[in-house]
Parts: sequence; C-alpha cells; structure tokens
Amino acid sequence: INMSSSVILRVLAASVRIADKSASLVREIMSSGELGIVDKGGQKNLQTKADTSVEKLIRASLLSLFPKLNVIGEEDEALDATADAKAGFDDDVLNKSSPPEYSKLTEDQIVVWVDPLDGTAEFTEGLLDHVTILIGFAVNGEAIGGVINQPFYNYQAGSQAKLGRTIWGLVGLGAFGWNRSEPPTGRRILITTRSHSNELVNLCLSSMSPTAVERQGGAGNKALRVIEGEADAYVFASPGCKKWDTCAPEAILRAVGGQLTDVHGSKIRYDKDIKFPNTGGVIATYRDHQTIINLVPQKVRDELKS
Ligand SMILES: Nc1ncnc2c1ncn2[C@@H]1O[C@H](COP(=O)(O)O)[C@@H](O)[C@H]1OP(=O)(O)O
Ligand SMILES: [Mg+2]
Ligand SMILES: [Mg+2]
Ligand SMILES: [Mg+2]
Repeated sequence: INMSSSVILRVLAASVRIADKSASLVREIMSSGELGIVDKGGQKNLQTKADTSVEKLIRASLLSLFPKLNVIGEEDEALDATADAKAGFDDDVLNKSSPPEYSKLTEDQIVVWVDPLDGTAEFTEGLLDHVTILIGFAVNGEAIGGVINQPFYNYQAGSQAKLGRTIWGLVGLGAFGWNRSEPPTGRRILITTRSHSNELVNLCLSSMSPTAVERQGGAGNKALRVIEGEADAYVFASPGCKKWDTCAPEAILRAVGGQLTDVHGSKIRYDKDIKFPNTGGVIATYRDHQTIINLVPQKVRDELKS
C-alpha cells in the first residue's frame, strides 16, 4: 500500500475492493437460492441475508483498516469480528492524486454511509440489474466521494460477459467506470420508483411533461441511468430514501458535474448525527437541474419539507 496517498484515497481504494468482495457474496447468496427474506414493515421494506451479511463485511473491513471512521449502515449490524477483513486496496484509485481540498482529511472527519444492498425488493423479484452496493463518504455534511457496485451488471449478456462492475468517484477528481450516451435534445425521460410509489410521487411526475416515465428499483441504479444518459432526471417525491441511498450516488453525480438534491433544489446533508430519511424527496440530474426543480408542483413542495 502506498502510504503516501491521502486518507480519503486510501479509504476509497479499500472501499472499491470491499465492494467487489461484497458483490461476490451477493452473487453467492443469490445462487444459493436461500435469500432469507424478512419484512421490516412498511411499504416493500424487505431485508435478506445479502443485506445483513454484506453490511457486516463492509463494516468489519473498513473499521479494521480505519478504526476512527464513522460508519453508518442501513441494517445497523453490530461489528462482527469474524467477518473477513482482508480486501486490499485498488491500484487505480491509489494511482490518482487527491484533490488538494481533501488531501489533509483525517479518518475521524469522514462519515461513511453504507447501503449494503440497494434495490432489495427488486433483488427478491429477480430484477438483478436494479441492485447496487453503495458506499458513500461525507465530509462537513457534504457527499464528496463514493462507490457504486452493480453486482449483476451484464447478467443478461451471455455467459462470456464479465458479471458486475464498479463505478467510483471523488468530487474534484471525477468518476470512473461509467459510459454515457448523449441523449437527443428535447427528450425528457423521468426515472422513478417501481416499488414505493404513491399519489404524490405520481403527481410530481405528471406535472413535469415527461416524454416517458421509467420505473426501476434502487437509488444507485437510477442515478447510474441518469449519469449514463438513459434517463434525464431521477424524480422521487417521497421521504422514502435515506442518507445511505443517496450519499454515494450524489457524490458520483457531483464528481461528473451532475446534481442530486431534494425537490426544493436544496442540498442534502450527511452529518453523522443527522436524521436518516431524505424528508425533502430526491431529484437527480446530469444537467439542467434547475429546469426540473422549477417543474415541481406546489403541493409536492408543501408536503415534502427539507
Ligand atoms: N418507502 C420505503 N421504505 C423503505 N425503503 C425505501 C422506501 N422508499 C425507498 N426506499 C429505499 O430507497 C431505494 C430507492 O427507492 P426505489 O427503489 O423505490 O426507487 C429503495 O431501493 C430502498 O432502498 P433498499 O432497497 O436499500 O432498502
Ligand atoms: Mg432496505
Ligand atoms: Mg437503498
Ligand atoms: Mg439497502
């Protein structure tokens, strides 16, 4: 390991490898056929063996290397000393140089928001490309870096295709592992939830004169659809997403010049003591963010306070 790399780059390099190991674990659990589905209560709020075991793996691995990090995970799993913590560091990350504004960060200044499996409902239904593993880094309440691992990327592309991929990014440095096709002008494809819809979610979408509405699972997946140009905005007028759903996606969007905010266009905060739900909803774009924000109807603005 290159000890001359900044702490944030070493945390990021470790997280890329930890997410890779997590992805293998998710694929193993899927092939075992024993998902161990538990209903946590509420609207399509499920947990599987993959959610809990990946969170344990990520937490143990990160804390064994960086004991002073603040790690907050969706499944709130206790630290498991038996979890295998030796993941190593990704060289592509270590070979970059840190943006100067982050080069002196210390472990204790970094809050790590972990969604061990995003798109769990779709995972249980076999919509495997909607599933991601999200590791996001926040400093001073801002999402600055993250990893999105898509464990089943290419699962329908034939047996010779490499399964899974990793997208990582840091504000000021850029994001890596993605491919954009530029959408035609005049198109407005909105992408939104398929498992957590309600009247307000639909009212917001229909007020925006979309050319099409796509419904897919996962916050990580939908942010990737926007970054890659398959959709023009991710719009979710609901408090259902939590900080671990949006931290890594927001950081990667910001790293490529995009934005992820609440429906008012206000910044989402990721401080370690903040309440988990994104009560102001979520809107993400690659460009022309304000155009979409301006289309949010008053009823949505009134019902979703920041
Ligand atoms: N009402 C909700 N209850 C629980 N989780 C939600 C809810 N709405 C959104 N989420 C979380 O945000 C993600 C994005 O929402 P959606 O897929 O509906 O667009 C979901 O995959 C889920 O994350 P997770 O699967 O990690 O529990
Ligand atoms: Mg969940
Ligand atoms: Mg999630
Ligand atoms: Mg999750």
